[in-house]
Amino acid sequence: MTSVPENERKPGRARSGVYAGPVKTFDSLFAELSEKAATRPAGSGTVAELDAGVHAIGKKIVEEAAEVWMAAEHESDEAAAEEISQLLYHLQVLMLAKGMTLEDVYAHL
Ligand SMILES: N=c1c2ncn([C@@H]3O[C@H](COP(=O)(O)OP(=O)(O)OP(=O)(O)O)[C@@H](O)[C@H]3O)c2ncn1[C@@H]1O[C@H](COP(=O)(O)O)[C@@H](O)[C@H]1O
Repeated sequence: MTSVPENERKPGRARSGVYAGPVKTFDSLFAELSEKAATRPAGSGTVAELDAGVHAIGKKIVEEAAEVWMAAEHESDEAAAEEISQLLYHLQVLMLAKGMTLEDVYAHL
């Protein structure tokens, strides 16, 4: 589990309910990751994870889900929120790896 030091947090990261700037939403993150998948910029962790494949992404999701559970039960709300954001990220990468859209998932909500 990696906790980002406060002075390295990106604008928009929530801290005690106060937002430092524009935040990404689930939809805007998916649009950003879709663009990364299409253009494959050098150094993109998303591209590397997509190349690792569904099996590897699935293992990452299980790992992150466990970190969400542990943080929710034993750590701060801030730590839990950070782990949840990472789980959402890896779920989106899996959706991209499977060629799924947001609408494919939203149809089941
Ligand atoms: N939100 C995320 C995000 N959340 C989690 N991660 C990845 O998930 C990892 C977190 O896993 P852990 O906490 O388990 O840390 P770790 O075990 O040290 O990580 P690994 O060794 O497993 O890589 C991070 O190292 C990132 O690689 C994310 N990577 C990217 N994003 C977003 O995706 C965008 C595109 O990213 P790139 O494709 O890298 O440009 C970024 O601008 C971010 O907004």
